Amino acid sequence: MQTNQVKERLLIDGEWVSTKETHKIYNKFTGELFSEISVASEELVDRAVTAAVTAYKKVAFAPDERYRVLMRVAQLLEQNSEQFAKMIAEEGGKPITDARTEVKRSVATFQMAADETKKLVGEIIPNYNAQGRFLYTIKKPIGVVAAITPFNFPLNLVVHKVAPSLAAGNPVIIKPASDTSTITVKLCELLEEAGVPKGYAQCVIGSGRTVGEQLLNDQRIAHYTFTGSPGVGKHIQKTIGLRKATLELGSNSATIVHDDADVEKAADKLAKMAFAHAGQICISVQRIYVQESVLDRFMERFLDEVSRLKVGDPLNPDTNVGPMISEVEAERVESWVEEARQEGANIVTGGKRTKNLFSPTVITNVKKGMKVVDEELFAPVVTVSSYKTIEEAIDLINDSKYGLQAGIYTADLNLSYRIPYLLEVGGVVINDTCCYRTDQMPYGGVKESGNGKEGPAYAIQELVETVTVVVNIEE
Ligand SMILES: NC(=O)c1ccc[n+]([C@@H]2O[C@H](COP(=O)([O-])OP(=O)(O)OC[C@H]3O[C@@H](n4cnc5c(N)ncnc54)[C@H](O)[C@@H]3O)[C@@H](O)[C@H]2O)c1
Ligand SMILES: O=C[C@H](O)CS(=O)(=O)O
Repeated sequence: MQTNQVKERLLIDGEWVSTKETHKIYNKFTGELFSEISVASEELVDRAVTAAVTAYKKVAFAPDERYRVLMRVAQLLEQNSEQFAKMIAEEGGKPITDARTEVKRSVATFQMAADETKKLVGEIIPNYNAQGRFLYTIKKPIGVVAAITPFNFPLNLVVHKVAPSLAAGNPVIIKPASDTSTITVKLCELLEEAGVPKGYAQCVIGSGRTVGEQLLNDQRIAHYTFTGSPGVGKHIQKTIGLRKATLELGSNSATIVHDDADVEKAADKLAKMAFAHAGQICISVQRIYVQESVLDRFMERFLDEVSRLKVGDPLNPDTNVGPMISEVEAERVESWVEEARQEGANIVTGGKRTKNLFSPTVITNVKKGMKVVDEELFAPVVTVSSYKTIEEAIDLINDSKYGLQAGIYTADLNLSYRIPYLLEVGGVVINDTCCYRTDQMPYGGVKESGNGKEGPAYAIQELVETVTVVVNIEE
């Protein structure tokens, strides 16, 4: 598989298409040209949707065939895992060790979706109060799906949409983030090689303003599965009217360190997860709340661990923190940190920028109203605050427009069972950080963090229509 410096094409209606307009993608660490991608014209996007509609109506893709194809993609991906990991590191800037994990997870996501093809069953409805009728449901593919994806997990978050869509029997049109789209093109090559029927998997690359908007306004598309920023998520929901969307959006996720916890263990793990992929993870640890009595102990260990993080070349296996996606994003974070400093925050370590590399930054003495607390940072920056009572910590977490995941370190079993009911989030992690996800779990947020759940078994339920059948069995 060739990656660098090749003019990449788009998979549309079973054909590989080159266009005059291209998008240049650069290596996020070296700044060198990585690839040049064809950009979909209005006519090509239209052709992709037409092909998907035709495939949905006319091309059989039975569940057993879907199973075989999805398992074959998983196998091909595994065989090409190192090339994909390298692409994620170069095109996406993710440290190679984490990039390898992403590929491994993507293989598993395909396998899990394949398994779901065997479970697509409806149910028999009790005929209580409906004598003379036999009632049951069937699960029908919902129709054409548009998968719109972000830059930060350029493989696995595409797979989390493509695999369940295909498992459900839906044609899927992928519109990835342009700056990490070579990976989608390469994935489409594997989908084709594995035997996905013509029109069932296509990619259209281009900006959200053009290609994205065209997809949103095309009434032939039945479902939008989107991962990205809350602003775009809200816009999608507004634009598509009564059609359905699954929206996985942003967050300012928090983790509590309670005084009965293994404080050192918590500090070590939090130092790793607050800065993983330069903080560009939707459930990245952005706010840490430590109980007052253990704050000094926590800070000593935490800062020591942070000082050991290696920042730099994603291809170096020792690197913990790579570059941010762009200099513009790094500048945004720099200005937010400076703004916090001017408003009284204490920059304990970090706060330095070299082009798109931002040093791991720890901020204390923060308060509500500061962007570093209220908004999604999406950068290697974390705030640490103390609390007196657990009720206070819960209020601090809930006092947010977001609600994706939260974590708590505690030895209190009672509190562990109680707290998931009290936190306004889609997932609670006990004795680990908020930045935990395994691909089979239902995953998704509340409030401005979105709606709907991903994880193949859950995503597939959003991608099928439950049709009720009523049979009159009266004599
Ligand atoms: N909750 C989750 O599971 C999850 C996972 C990863 C990332 N995210 C979020 O994604 C964001 C970072 O990723 P990003 O910067 O790539 O997000 P983004 O919202 O800028 O872009 C995401 C995708 O939306 C497209 N898009 C932009 N404008 C559009 C429009 N008007 N119509 C249709 N499509 C449009 C983009 O081209 C891209 O493909 C963060 O907010 C992060 O929290 C959430
Ligand atoms: O960025 C958010 C993604 O969901 C990352 S992960 O899949 O949770 O690791």
